[in-house]
Amino acid sequence: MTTNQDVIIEINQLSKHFGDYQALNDVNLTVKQGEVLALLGPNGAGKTTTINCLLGFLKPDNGQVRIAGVNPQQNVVNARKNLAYIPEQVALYPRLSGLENLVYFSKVAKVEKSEQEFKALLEQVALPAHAFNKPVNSYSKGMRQKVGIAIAIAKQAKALILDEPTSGLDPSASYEFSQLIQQLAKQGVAILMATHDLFRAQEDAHSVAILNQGRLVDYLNFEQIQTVQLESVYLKHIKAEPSC
Ligand SMILES: Nc1ncnc2c1ncn2[C@@H]1O[C@H](COP(=O)(O)OP(=O)(O)OP(=O)(O)O)[C@@H](O)[C@H]1O
Repeated sequence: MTTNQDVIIEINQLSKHFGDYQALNDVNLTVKQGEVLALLGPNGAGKTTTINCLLGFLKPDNGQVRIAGVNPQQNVVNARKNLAYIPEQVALYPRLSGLENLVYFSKVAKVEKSEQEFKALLEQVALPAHAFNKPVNSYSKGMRQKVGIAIAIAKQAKALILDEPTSGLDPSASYEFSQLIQQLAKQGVAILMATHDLFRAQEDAHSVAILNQGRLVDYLNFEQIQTVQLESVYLKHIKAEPSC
């Protein structure tokens, strides 16, 4: 049975405009514990604007968002405690190693662990052991993402938000990433993933939301995702309308 307590990411009647442009228009979405939601939409659809509202970087014009019950407009520190964010380019200190970045960002989140425990986290996300002590400026995108995911696990984040996580990943790195996402979802993390990767969305997501020109134009639950070809559904909504 699903209860309100299962809902970790809440987006209620969210609207946001920039000048004359309505970037988000009355968007409603939820992501529950253990659910992976793929947020699809063409360039300019409003995916990053949605994420920026969830992170507390943007103030909605109307509506509200909550992370584990906390509205970032009211308490951004508490909202972010429950949240991990992995942007398209994971923001790590380039000259520090993967291990040092993990230790640093965990300390920022007030997480204390032994070096062995931090290394075990890097093993859990399948970062090659030879890379643990190398500077992250020598890492591939997939390796940086693994450090980002290790930070999310260390923080025990209830919500994970990803922006374009698989763009630029080769198929095996993309597959490895997908395994990690499934692992986190099984541990109960609510995951919102903005993506153009229809293949990964069809494979990995438990629900799919399609935004176009700031509006939610379709929502598919798990059963629906299994029975449709996502590309056809997406193109049905998007093809006729030029993207921004
Ligand atoms: N700070 C801003 N000032 C003005 N316009 C903005 C700002 N941020 C976003 N926009 C506009 O809002 C619209 C939605 O942008 P957004 O970045 O949310 O789209 P997106 O779905 O993430 O696109 P993409 O797939 O290209 O990342 C776009 O038309 C964009 O130009």
